[in-house]
Amino acid sequence: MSTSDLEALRNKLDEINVQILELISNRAEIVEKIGIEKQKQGIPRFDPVRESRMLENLVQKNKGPFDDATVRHLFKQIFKASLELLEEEHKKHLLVTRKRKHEDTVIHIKGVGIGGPDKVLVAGPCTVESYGQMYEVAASLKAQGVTILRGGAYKSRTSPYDFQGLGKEGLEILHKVGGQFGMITVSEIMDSSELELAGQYIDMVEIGAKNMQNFSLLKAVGDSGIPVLLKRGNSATLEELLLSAEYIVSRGNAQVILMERGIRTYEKWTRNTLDISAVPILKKESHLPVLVDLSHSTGRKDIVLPCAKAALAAGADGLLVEVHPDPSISLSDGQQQLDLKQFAEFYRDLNAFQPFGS
Ligand SMILES: O=C(O)C(=O)C[C@]1(C(=O)O)C=C[C@@H](O)C=C1
Repeated sequence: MSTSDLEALRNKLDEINVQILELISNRAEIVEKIGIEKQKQGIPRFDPVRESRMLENLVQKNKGPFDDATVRHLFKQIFKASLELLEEEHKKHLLVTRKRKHEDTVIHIKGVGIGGPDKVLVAGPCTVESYGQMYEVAASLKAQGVTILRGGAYKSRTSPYDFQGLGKEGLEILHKVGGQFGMITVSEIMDSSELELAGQYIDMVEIGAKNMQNFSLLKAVGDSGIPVLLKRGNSATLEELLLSAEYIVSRGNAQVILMERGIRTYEKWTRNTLDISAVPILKKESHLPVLVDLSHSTGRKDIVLPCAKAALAAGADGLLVEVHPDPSISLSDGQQQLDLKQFAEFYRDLNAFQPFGS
């Protein structure tokens, strides 16, 4: 074969490549139309039965030279690419995504911007135990410039025999102490029946990891309009976290803060595994603020500072750390809460690394 013959064949191939490209692009446009229709009708995007029928049809028509397995493989790749296209299209429509809203969402509560240029710190005990305990923590935190006070009134404990929280009394204490020190207050709720009361006493509700997919709670919080700290479930993917946030935002409440709090892995030397990669991924995929819970992810005090630095370096808008006046007598999670002195050292060192807004 002469060089010019080879050249001619290659030219033909180039033309066919362009034709194939045009054909698969036309196909993709039709798939997108199908996707819109499926979305309207609530039909799942992935349809293995349809894919299998199309493959059977193609194999029957296959005259070679490719064998049937190769034909299946080639077309399966086209179906896969089409499905990815549908998923990308679907993601573009989610309210929580950057594709839908490019600018960062900043949540303003009592003059503090969460998700803006200043980093925020949420601190306080695991559980509200008494007025005296909350007063002591809040006085110390406020003196150091911390603006957001946490404390659990309703506790989601793994065992029903563990302390379940003070309930309404806990919310009242948070409200009183928050008011005395001009701090923003946040506490977890586990059921939509607690929402109304929480709305009367605190500034922001937390949806804990165990409730990330409590869809009736997500809907109720979405309807309420109250700012919400939404924690990632310990076995939840980032996509699932964003879809849970979408439940809230789609009901008109755009004041959602995402929180990475560690995921369950085989590692035993930490309570959970802090998924640092979640931070830049969530910041890239979503416009919502992203915070990192240092205490529940690590479950220990000695690595809180390096993990805090890592979270900030990864782009987190803020951090959460548990602080108790005397963790040794705490009614819950004593081993992971910092005492006031440990917190002061932590916060001093952290501010040297990255100044916090106050
Ligand atoms: O026919 C459909 O329902 C489509 O969504 C199109 C299509 C395809 O690419 O052919 C895409 C994804 C499905 O898994 C099955 C088929």
